[in-house]
Amino acid sequence: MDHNKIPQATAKRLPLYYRFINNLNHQGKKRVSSKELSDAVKVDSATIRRDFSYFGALGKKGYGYNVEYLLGFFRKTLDQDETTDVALIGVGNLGTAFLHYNFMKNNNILIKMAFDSDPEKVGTTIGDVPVYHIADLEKKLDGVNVAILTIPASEADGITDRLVAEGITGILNFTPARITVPEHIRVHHIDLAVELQALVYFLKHYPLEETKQLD
Ligand SMILES: NC(=O)c1ccc[n+]([C@@H]2O[C@H](COP(=O)([O-])OP(=O)(O)OC[C@H]3O[C@@H](n4cnc5c(N)ncnc54)[C@H](O)[C@@H]3O)[C@@H](O)[C@H]2O)c1
Repeated sequence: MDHNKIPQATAKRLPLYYRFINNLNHQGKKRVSSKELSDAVKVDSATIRRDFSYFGALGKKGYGYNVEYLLGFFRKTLDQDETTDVALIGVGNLGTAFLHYNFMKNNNILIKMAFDSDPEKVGTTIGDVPVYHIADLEKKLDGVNVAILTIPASEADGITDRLVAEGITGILNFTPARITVPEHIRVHHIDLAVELQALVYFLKHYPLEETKQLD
């Protein structure tokens, strides 16, 4: 299937769908309706039907979607059979929380190593993840191509340049810095302040039903 044909908004919802469908499969459920899916993942059912039509899952009226088919599709599309190793840079408040969490629900993504500049943290292991000195970044990264940035904003540019030079292709940036990268690198910014502001704005200006449509 041509992934370029799936709109980015749809692609972003795939992991959400996957997690729910996977749970249903564990419970032994064979089919699911778009209404059930909608209630569980909080995306309206028209959007779900449109999303699913992109990957050829056409639900039948009164039957819904076949759980096994969906699961197979999501596994392939999200590369669930392949593990993606991730490096985390900055083992402070936020970074430490991520290391403890380490995406246990998504066992195809693994934070394999972490880096910090604080000698007190270097050499420790947090949630099974070794913390190396940032000076050793180039030596240790070997084969990792996704990084999470949880360092102070002032450090983001310098560290990003080093990551890019080492062949990192995806960065999940939690710092407020707007980092500049070459075109072939994908950066996702997660700015909690912006998300909260957007939430408060929507609460004030849009009735709940309209807000849901924008998910
Ligand atoms: N804590 C939050 O709730 C929160 C929320 C949203 C965004 N952020 C952003 O996430 C980032 C991290 O926040 P935090 O609260 O965890 O900060 P923190 O100060 O607790 O942690 C930052 C860590 O980065 C390390 N560090 C500093 N310079 C480094 C370098 N050059 N190389 C490697 N490690 C280095 C520090 O030693 C420290 O362990 C910040 O940019 C912050 O603005 C934090």
